Amino acid sequence: MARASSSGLQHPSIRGSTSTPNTPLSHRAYQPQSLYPAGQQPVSFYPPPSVEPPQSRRQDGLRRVRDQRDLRPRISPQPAGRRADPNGTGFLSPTKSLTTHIVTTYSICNPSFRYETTHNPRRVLTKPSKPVHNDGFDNEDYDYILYVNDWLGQDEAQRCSKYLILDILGQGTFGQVVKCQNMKTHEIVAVKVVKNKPAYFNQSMMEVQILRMLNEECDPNDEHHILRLRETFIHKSHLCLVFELLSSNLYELIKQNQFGGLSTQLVKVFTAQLLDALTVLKEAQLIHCDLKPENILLKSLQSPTIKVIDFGSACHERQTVYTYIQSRFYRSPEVLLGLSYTSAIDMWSLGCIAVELFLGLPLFPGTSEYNQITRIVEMLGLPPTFMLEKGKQANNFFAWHPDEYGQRQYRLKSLEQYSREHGTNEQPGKKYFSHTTLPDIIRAAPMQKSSSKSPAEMEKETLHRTSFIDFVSGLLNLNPFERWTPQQARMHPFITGEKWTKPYVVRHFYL
Ligand SMILES: Nc1ncnc2c1ncn2[C@@H]1O[C@H](COP(=O)(O)OP(=O)(O)OP(=O)(O)O)[C@@H](O)[C@H]1O
Repeated sequence: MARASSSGLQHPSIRGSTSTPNTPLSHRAYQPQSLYPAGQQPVSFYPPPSVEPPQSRRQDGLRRVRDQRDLRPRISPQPAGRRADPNGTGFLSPTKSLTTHIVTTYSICNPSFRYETTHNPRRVLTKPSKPVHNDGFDNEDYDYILYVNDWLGQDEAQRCSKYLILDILGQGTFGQVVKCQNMKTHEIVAVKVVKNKPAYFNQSMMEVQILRMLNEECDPNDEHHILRLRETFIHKSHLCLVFELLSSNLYELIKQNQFGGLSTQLVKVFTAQLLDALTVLKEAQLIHCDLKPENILLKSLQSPTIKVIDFGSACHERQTVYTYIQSRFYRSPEVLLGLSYTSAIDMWSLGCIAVELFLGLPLFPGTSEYNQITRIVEMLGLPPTFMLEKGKQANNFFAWHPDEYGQRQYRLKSLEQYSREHGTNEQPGKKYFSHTTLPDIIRAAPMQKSSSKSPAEMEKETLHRTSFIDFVSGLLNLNPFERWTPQQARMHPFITGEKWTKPYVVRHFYL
């Protein structure tokens, strides 16, 4: 599905449709306070300052004194056209008769009128909404047809709470995510209603297992930026996962900022939290397998706290059964080449995400697997020979000839050769950056209001960028064995905030 952006970039996966605030964050400015857009400030719970004139307050006081003296109910004569309020002592105004008391009004006009809530037109949230499967509960895509004000989880036998459906939050490969209210606790939550197909059901059960382990064993105090799973239940044969409710995702934040990129400071704040989450995952020997801006959500619009979501593709490092994993823009070289993989693939995705947050545009927006690998090679060079020799897919993309010593010399196949061999019509990828190397692209990104920055501030920003370049280079290492682990990356001066002096040399951890 196309990435709904002004850049017109294509994205390999389905995008969620969480409602997006429109007003941009200031370009490259770190303003935690400005995470909510202008005109959408959080609701104030304080009463508004009184605007009553002092005289009216005095009159009100006089009325109270009078009311205290005379406690008899005062029934004024029936005003013309008004009927008595059945719940009170007064009379109903025409407005009340035609709004809150409309049912009685209709019944008075027509004694045979009967009102049933079940006859209310229901706003449908699922598209397409035509009933096809599961006794008419599911559409043609095996998605449960959701309506506003409908219920989920009212099955007594499962002892789950009852959830009132409020709105749609997003849609993904596995199903729909809806905003609901838990009628017992009144908490507003996000419920993922999984498609009614065994493959999605089983994979989502893996998500449940992994999230339970992460929540209960690895992060019991909710300190490491991992989504919380509240409960699960089955509704009309659909597995439902109840999550804490989060806010916009980072793709929406980038978009809201008009693809202008975030400040190095805000990129650092987000990246540090992601490294925290990835450290927990690595220690548990888990791989997320689908890290991307859409799967990183702000907790609220008031602060830059984030959470990693969507563990639907996650797996244990010893059970890496799938080869077609990760969203294309964030897919690691080892996965593209068909090699075995480890949690290092998440660190590659993190490198891509950190640069995208800074630049506002994806670093490697491949339009096909061939285009993806071409973009990576053009920027970072050829992968190490052992990866090209061992990768099951390497021969699709690379050709070789023996050199004078009999060693294989690899080169990327040309667009024409690849298209001919695979029956595709590969097109040269659109170039989004005027520079080709990563350091040049990062250095050339426009600085925020550079004219108003003092020379000292400019120098500081240059140092931040140098540190950032060194940081992302450690994540975007083509060789997964040399790529930094989250434990190593979090000690980098870009994350610790130490002054940049020289390239970072990793400290070795013996886990
Ligand atoms: N806890 C949450 N709070 C608010 N919105 C959420 C939450 N979880 C998911 N969403 C929204 O729903 C969308 C889809 O969720 P999720 O990625 O978990 O589904 P999926 O079917 O696994 O998607 P994918 O196609 O990426 O695998 C997200 O992009 C997000 O916009």
